[in-house]
Amino acid sequence: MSAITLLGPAEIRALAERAGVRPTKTLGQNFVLDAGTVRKIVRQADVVAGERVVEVGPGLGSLTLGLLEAGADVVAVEIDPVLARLLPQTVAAHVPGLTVADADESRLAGLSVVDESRPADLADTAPHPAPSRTVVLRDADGRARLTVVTQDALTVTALPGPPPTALVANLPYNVSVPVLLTFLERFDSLERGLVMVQAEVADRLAAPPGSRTYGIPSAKVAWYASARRTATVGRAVFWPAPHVDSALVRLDRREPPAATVSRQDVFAVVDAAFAQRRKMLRSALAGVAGSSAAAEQAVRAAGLDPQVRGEQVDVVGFARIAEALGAARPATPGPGTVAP
Ligand SMILES: C[S@@+](CC[C@H](N)C(=O)[O-])C[C@H]1O[C@@H](n2cnc3c(N)ncnc32)[C@H](O)[C@@H]1O
Repeated sequence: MSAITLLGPAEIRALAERAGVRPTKTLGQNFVLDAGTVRKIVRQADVVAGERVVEVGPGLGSLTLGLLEAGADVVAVEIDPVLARLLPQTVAAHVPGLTVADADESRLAGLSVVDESRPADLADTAPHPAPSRTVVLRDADGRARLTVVTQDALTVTALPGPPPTALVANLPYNVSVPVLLTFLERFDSLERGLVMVQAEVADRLAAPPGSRTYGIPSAKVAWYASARRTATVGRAVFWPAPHVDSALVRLDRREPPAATVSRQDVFAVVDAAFAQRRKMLRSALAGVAGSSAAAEQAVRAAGLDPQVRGEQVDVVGFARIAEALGAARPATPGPGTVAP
């Protein structure tokens, strides 16, 4: 395979200028200028040749090219229609032997082409859930090396082609945690992830119970995966430079900690426990349990002290509490039965 050249600072700026891209804060558009950072992300993701990787927010294509260089087949989900339209051209210019093969909506039933013009006021508006458009780049053997889906990642419920095994992304900062949780929930083929997020968010994702930064994202991500902060990335490698540093987080999928309780019930307990962070669980969970006496009973049944606070409980503890609450709840009367 001939060498792929990664994007450097001058080329990124030139690309953006030619396409009339003015990075917007609303969409967390901070593009990576440094090929060394791109290669570090790909390396830490343990991407292997031939693997299907999903990237959320490919932007101008820095990381996409790094993933292709490692031999991955990439499905990239980008909300900004101008960036999504530019990406196949950029990739075709850097990866020898690839051609823009098809804009194949037919493979994705129910999806339609979006208007490709960039709304003038995009910078000032929150993104709308837009219908999706898909473009595929194939190599000489017909293998889909890059699939670009133009859509808000939060609304993606299915991806074209084989299921991806890794999520590798420089996530848009304003929606990084919801995107991460959504993808872990919807795509159980994802065995691992390597995401770049704001340093402070990385701390929260990887925080153990009892630490200052442990909170809702830590407990919820732990339902799906172990999370480890692996590196700090200084703001100087981005254009435009953000106000804070970033960090890389490695995620490794694991079995959910409880099989007899739903993820939704556990997350409801997590949300309630942290809604009033300083409260003891017996008071914080009174709402979900029905009363503080019922909350106290469930926390005890889970083997925990009702005086502990949410910040001291791991996801296994939250799952046990949800189980105890479920066991204590009267079964919903079915059709034809008469409630006493
Ligand atoms: C931090 S930039 C990363 C760009 C590129 N991957 C890089 O590293 O240079 C985030 C990207 O996510 C895109 N984005 C923002 N919100 C999105 C969403 N809800 N769904 C999909 N893409 C989104 C932005 O347009 C932007 O391209």
